[in-house]
Amino acid sequence: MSDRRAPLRTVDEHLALVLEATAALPDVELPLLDALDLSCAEDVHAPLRLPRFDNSAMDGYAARAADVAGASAATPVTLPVVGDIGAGQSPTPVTHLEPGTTAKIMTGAPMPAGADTVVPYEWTDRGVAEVSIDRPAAAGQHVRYAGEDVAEGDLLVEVGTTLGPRHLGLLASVGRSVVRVRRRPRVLIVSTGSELREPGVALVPGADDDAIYDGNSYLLAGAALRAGAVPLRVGLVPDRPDAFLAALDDALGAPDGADLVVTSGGISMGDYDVVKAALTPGGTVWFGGLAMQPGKPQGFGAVAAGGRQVPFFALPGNPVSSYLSFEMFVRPALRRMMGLTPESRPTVRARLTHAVTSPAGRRQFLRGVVTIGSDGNTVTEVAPVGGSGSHLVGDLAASDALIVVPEDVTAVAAGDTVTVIRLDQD
Ligand SMILES: Nc1nc2c(c(=O)[nH]1)N[C@H]1C(S)=C(S)[C@@H](COP(=O)(O)OP(=O)(O)OC[C@H]3O[C@@H](n4cnc5c(N)ncnc54)[C@H](O)[C@@H]3O)O[C@H]1N2
Ligand code: MOO
Repeated sequence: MSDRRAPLRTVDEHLALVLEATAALPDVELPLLDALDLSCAEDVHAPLRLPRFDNSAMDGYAARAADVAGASAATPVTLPVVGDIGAGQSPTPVTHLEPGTTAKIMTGAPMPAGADTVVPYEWTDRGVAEVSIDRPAAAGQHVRYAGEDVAEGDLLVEVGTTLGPRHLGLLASVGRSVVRVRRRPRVLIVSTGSELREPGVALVPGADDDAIYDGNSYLLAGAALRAGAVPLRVGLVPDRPDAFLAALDDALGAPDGADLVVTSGGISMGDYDVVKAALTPGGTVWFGGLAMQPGKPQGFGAVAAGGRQVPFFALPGNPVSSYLSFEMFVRPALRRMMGLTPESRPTVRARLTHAVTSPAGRRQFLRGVVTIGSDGNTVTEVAPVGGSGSHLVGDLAASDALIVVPEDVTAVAAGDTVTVIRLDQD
């Protein structure tokens, strides 16, 4: 039993303890597309230069600048066309250009030695055997030089870079098909409560009169996916410690078992608080209260799984409490496991539209909806949605932000400026 007189742990203290107990997962090699949004775990150096060879930036004629220096509309220069160079024609049909000649060349095709400029089609009569050029072309014009973008050995992507589409494009451009990254954590999600039923299953009059659908595991699994993790939903677990421990053993014993466990429900002061009852004897999970509303009851620690210690989050059952606890503690932990910075949600200051109150000594997270200014970007106002009740899932879904009321504030007036955490944005 937790001591009800024990002082509440602050949100910041709890987060610090959670992050201290969480480490980056080992790195793995993945195909490029599977590495999108993951943290790179190697310094990637260019195995080749880009462009690989001098090539043309235009469809036209490879020429020597000196040969066309005197060209004008009134006195065009006419030169023989000795060949036709397309991209990807190996072996290249013209590798050397004699003075006084030209070769047709397409965008991306290799420049023949001796040529130092490209005359675009638009400056010519597009001749086939010989071409008439009506303007001078400077040396280097429309030539893309080998290595001007990336030199061999250049550092392309540094350890810790979050790989986006542009990084994947660069890695592929130097011939890489795989890259070492911090992999996505597998998150076991367990909903506890004998009252719970699977969505999609009809409620039976009589037997299910006090039943409710399991919203939490979808809420938490969705949040885990959004955080970049792989959620593994375990079926509903009734309020029996033996059933809970058996379900946990089963899931954690599986090959490719979880890297982190999240349960919801069963941790408060009730007579059937299954998670607390099952794990308190082991002593590896702390149960207590946080100076936070919603989300006061919490459990955090580790459980053994196949010789490993897996971080364990016992979140409160009320849906809003569960979600907020995920946002505040589980998401940062998952990000750390993925080698990302734990904090990611943009926090802004905005004008509160309506007065709110908050319990003394607790950091309150109210749900809100932001108004975006005429620049399409700046948050100007935030309006509270619904009340502070942690069962209000309708209001939770309607919100797009959290309004933070600090521990030492019990009332905020309409028009005051508050801190706002924007949800669904990284
Ligand atoms: N005497 C006290 N009672 C309670 C306290 C307290 O300090 N003293 N704290 C309250 C607070 S705050 C919260 S939060 C809850 C947390 O309780 P539990 O974590 O033990 O959660 P449960 O009792 O199992 O469930 C609470 C509530 O949430 C519903 N629930 C649970 N799981 C789901 C789910 N998967 N999907 C949808 N809804 C779920 C459940 O039916 C209950 O209504 O304790 C307060 N009580
Ligand atoms: O803290 Mo409970 O999480 O307020 O509903």
